Amino acid sequence: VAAMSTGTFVQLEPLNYRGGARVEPVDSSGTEKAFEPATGRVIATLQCSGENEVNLAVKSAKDAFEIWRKKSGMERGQVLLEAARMVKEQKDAIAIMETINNGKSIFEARLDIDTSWQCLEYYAGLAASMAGEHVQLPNGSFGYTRREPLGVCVGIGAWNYPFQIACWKSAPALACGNAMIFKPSPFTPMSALLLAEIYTKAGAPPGLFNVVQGGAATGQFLCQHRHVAKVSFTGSVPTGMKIMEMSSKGIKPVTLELGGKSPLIIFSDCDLENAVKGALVANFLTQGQVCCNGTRVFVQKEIIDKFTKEVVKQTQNIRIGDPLLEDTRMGPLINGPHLERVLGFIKSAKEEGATVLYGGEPYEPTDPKLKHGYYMTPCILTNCRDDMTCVREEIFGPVMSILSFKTEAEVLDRANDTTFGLAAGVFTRDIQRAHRVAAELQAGTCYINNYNVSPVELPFGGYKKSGFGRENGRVTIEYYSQLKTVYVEMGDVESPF
Ligand SMILES: NC(=O)C1=CN([C@@H]2O[C@H](COP(=O)(O)OP(=O)(O)OC[C@H]3O[C@@H](n4cnc5c(N)ncnc54)[C@H](O)[C@@H]3O)[C@@H](O)[C@H]2O)C=CC1
Ligand SMILES: NCCCC(=O)O
Repeated sequence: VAAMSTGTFVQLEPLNYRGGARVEPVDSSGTEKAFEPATGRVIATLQCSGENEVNLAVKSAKDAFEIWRKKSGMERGQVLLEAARMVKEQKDAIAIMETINNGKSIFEARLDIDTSWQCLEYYAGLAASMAGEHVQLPNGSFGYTRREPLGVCVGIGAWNYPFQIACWKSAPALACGNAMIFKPSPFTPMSALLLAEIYTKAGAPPGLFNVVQGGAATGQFLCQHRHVAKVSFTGSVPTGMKIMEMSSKGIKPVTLELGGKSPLIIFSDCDLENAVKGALVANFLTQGQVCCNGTRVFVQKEIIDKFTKEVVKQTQNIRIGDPLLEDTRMGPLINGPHLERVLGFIKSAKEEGATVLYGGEPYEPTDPKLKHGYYMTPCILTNCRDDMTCVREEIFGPVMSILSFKTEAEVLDRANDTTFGLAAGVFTRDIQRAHRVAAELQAGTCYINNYNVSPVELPFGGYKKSGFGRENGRVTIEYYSQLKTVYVEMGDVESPF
């Protein structure tokens, strides 16, 4: 992979991973094509794992769990630490694979791989410190708690951060002593395999991290399996609802990382240069296909013209093209239907009265090999109203809607008027206002004077329909473990009978 250039990669090896090796699934519920979005080439045809393959993957994970759960936190941490080291060492190769399969620029893919090994390293560090508590009770009796793993956990991923999502789910799961079966999105089946190989080489028992490829049907077999103890899902709200419904039948805990329509509030007293950079970062990473993007950009009336002019100027300068080139900052969208969907949102925005200040058009790079890729120019919409489709619905593409506001109270009401609640941002130099606004925003993550930074030390997750449970941070330990209370009697049993 290391010497790979756009338009050359073809997947030849099996894409499932079970018991410490790549395997073809024993049965299949159909096929899916995976593309190289930069060129529109098919790079793999997936066999969607059937029920028998899912059963084998669960059995293999269960066997590995029996070994892994008995290890000390320190021992588990050592394996994760070695895996982190290997991810770091193979950063370029993994980033190239991510770029080929997802379309994001190599520049960004490398940053994603950094957040991935950092996640492994962080939970490696926490593994040894996981402990219960000792509680003294009357007459010398006492109790203690044990933090125990759940068992075989399932991770189901979206296509926008394939490797990072696999790490954000598996690192805390494994640190807590669980096994994990990961199902990537069928659009991006590749990079999770690299992680699986790394875990095995780092010393994880075979089966501890299995990869099962497929779409909705495969996901359902996994969620409904009686030996699956927990499901952690990243994806859309409608699928999240189905996952929750399926899991409820087995009283399985779920973590749901769902979509968003997050507000970014820019007050007139902000540092304008940073606010402009913040708005670009909030909207255009990974071609705008980011769940926590701040796509509703509320700008205070006094500075809206100046802000908008600068945002347009900087957006025009974004270099679109071959995502494997070092100076590219925006690659193609994930596939043809998704590109059409995003362009459809721009069309309806125009019909509803918004103005396209810049972009929003299909884009054909000059390099002929990119002719059939899924490119578009990043789009800035103004004259937007809160009731427009582009302002209410998640577009999941490079489309920024700029809205004007006058007062703090007004903008808070409007910012919170959404069924989503994944993230929010505020730019201001007024320290009291910054914290007051952050406290009032209904979102799982609030950025003050920045946007879309996701350090592993901080929990990430949603309010409202953006989901529940958290990834990253210490708190995620609680989502991958259960607490056992042990009561110890030091006297005689007192019985009323
Ligand atoms: N909150 C977060 O952390 C993130 C949320 N997302 C959200 O994900 C969406 C885009 O990702 P997509 O892959 O298109 O979402 P999706 O919901 O279509 O698919 C996500 C995953 O679920 C699987 N799946 C689909 N139907 C299923 C079923 N019935 N049972 C089990 N599994 C099933 C898919 O194969 C895929 O692996 C956006 O709405 C975005 O906001 C994306 C990334 C991060
Ligand atoms: N690095 C940001 C993760 C957000 C997302 O998965 O969409």
